[in-house]
Amino acid sequence: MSRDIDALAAFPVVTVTPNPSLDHTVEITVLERGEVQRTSRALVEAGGKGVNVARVLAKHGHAATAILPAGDDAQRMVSLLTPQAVKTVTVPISGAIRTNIAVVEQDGTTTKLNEPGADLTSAEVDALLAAVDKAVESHLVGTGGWLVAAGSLPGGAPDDLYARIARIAGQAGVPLAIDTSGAALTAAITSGADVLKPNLEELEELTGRDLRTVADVTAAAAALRDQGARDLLVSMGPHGALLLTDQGTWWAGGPALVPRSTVGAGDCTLSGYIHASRSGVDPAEKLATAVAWGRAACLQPGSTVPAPADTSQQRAEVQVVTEPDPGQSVKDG
Ligand SMILES: Nc1ncnc2c1ncn2[C@@H]1O[C@H](COP(=O)(O)OP(=O)(O)OP(=O)(O)O)[C@@H](O)[C@H]1O
Ligand SMILES: O=P(O)(O)OC[C@@]1(O)O[C@H](CO)[C@@H](O)[C@@H]1O
Repeated sequence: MSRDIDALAAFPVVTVTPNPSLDHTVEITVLERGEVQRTSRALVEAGGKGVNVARVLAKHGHAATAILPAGDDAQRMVSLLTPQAVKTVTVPISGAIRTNIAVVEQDGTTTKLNEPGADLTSAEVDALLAAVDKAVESHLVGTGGWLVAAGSLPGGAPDDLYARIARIAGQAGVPLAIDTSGAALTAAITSGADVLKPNLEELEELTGRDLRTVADVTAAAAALRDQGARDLLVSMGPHGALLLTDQGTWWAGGPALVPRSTVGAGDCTLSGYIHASRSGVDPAEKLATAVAWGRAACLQPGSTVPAPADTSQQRAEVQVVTEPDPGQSVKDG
């Protein structure tokens, strides 16, 4: 089935990352707080959740366009993304792109230090929305391609920025995925987005519930759907992922692995789901593809995205369960 999906012509994708980053990753044996430690040379990659989605989908044959605000440093992002076949649309701002640091220990434990990023003025927010409108019109309308809005919102961006992007997608008849957290995720519930991709902690924060079992996540998803949410793809780290729609619930996961770096695993999960989201592909296969891509991302250094050979290798490891046991645990402890 996964080979069938990969054989289909890839559709275009446009991603929006209001708060992009330069991701610096250093590797170390064990992190010791308060000590001077020597690390590996930093791996520097263009990052931010939507940027990562564009990078991995481009690597799987999709025409990918990444929209992001950038100041004088715009060319730095373009020069990192162009060799990865990602077309970059930069929206000029006065601020600078943030640097986010990932410290990865030998056992795969990843500590992220994310800067706040450049504040946007209301004129810059308007320019970002105008760029989204234009890219949707020129790259997505009538193609079956997806719009993806992902990551935290920088200062100055309104909490409902993704809901406004959802209006653009809705008016254009283009499917939309949103991956964000906090107030931006709360504002996205009623946005009409086709899929929301919280991780378990983000879903706990959103619903104010402690989520320990499949039954807990199912109840939380039902509460969100009552408020207007549509499909939910909930990533749960080593516990795989759940897909919850009005048609049912699916769980997928695979054998334990020791991650090389988990940065971007959630972005690749969402990307796998989008890659498989074509008419005729059933929800179980969409979820299995999502989980395979997330697992493959864990085996890459830093925010490096997996290639088709990596994701198809992981697809063979993934099991899917339709209507999983409500008592199944979704987190440790
Ligand atoms: N330790 C692990 N073992 C096996 N699979 C993992 C592990 N960590 C992550 N994964 C895979 O990656 C997917 C995404 O991980 P996770 O839920 O941590 O995403 P996330 O918190 O959104 O990540 P990020 O924000 O860094 O992109 C999981 O659904 C799972 O398939
Ligand atoms: O601060 P945000 O926007 O929530 O997350 C940003 C970020 O951690 O997300 C990506 C991994 O998912 C990284 O490329 C990037 O550094």
